[in-house]
Amino acid sequence: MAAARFGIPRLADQTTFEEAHSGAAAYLQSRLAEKDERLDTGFEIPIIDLAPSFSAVLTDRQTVADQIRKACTTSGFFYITNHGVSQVARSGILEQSKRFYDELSLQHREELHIRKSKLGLGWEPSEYTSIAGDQERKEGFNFAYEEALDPTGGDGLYQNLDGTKYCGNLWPRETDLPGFHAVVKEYYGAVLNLARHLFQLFALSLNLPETFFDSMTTHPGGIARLLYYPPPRRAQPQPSSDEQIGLGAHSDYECFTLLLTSSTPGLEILKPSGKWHIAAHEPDAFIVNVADFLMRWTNGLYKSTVHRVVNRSTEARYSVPFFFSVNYDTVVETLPTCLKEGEVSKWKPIRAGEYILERLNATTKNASGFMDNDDIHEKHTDRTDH
Ligand SMILES: O=C(O)CCC(=O)C(=O)O
Ligand SMILES: [Fe+2]
Repeated sequence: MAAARFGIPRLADQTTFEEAHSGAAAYLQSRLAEKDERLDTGFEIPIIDLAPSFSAVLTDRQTVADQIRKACTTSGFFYITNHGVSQVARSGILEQSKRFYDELSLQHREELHIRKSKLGLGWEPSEYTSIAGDQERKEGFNFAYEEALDPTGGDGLYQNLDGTKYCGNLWPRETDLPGFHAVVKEYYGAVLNLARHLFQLFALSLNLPETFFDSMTTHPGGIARLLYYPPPRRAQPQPSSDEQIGLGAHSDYECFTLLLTSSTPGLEILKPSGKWHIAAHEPDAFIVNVADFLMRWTNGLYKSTVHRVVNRSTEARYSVPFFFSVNYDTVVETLPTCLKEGEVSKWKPIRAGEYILERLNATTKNASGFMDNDDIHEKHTDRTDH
């Protein structure tokens, strides 16, 4: 049914396809429709100090895991401090992101255009994708896991979202943006290490063995984006309003997201009342949010909370989300420990890579995928405003 509606070929796993298209849309609508003011009372985005999680003493690590569990079962969002990713790495990536948009010519960005990628990688002009059909103001540069970016070197088994094996990343040439790649690599390695560490804390938080997810993250999916949200497009800038969406309302697709942002706020998190909570910028912290795989694994115990971005300031905003997935060949299905006696799974098993690719494809015109989407491309070839 959905395949016919979207007019694209069916994937091998139809369940995954249906869940990604119809299931995700239904989930989003149901979350947007929820309006229970009373539940806002306990809504908070706690700041969790990760320092004790690096202790050799299990009870110290468990203390942090317990705080994570509380956040995941309430707002689904939390900040982390003392996470081990250096200030140099964090400011470095934000600086390179700014350079990407300020210094890389339109012609050089065009060479990295996302329409050259089946996997949604490369430079993504603002109109190229949209979560819900809104005109979104974000612009992005997307790159994925490569063994060369993994401090462990990987296990040689990485496969792309669609099961292929080639390296899909489209990098600027060194001569076009000197130094960019080295900083990106350093940052990526640091957040990958952190994500694997956090996954052990997530395991502890679910009363699972600490290493439960380790074998699923030996060649993990990990798409990162350098996002740019321009200030309002006017001679006299004025703050953006709700109508000037940077990134439409959505839940993230993978296990969890590690988000670094510049100091300009913009992330808005949906509260149970249906009101939006504007996330404050916490210097030195990452924002972490539960995404759909963890929600599905835990049968909804961990909340994959809807969020969006509106840049309400008059300054540009930069952010770097890192979407941490399991190995793309993993099947995600409810953990037995998250099903009480007699309870059934709310969601069907899905294959990680296929599911993410379908969710990504659903953001393109007619859900037809990223490649050679020329109709949309026409709209922005004349952009010269960086
Ligand atoms: O830019 C942000 O603050 C959030 C980005 C986000 O939610 C996403 O890319 O999924
Ligand atoms: Fe998101």
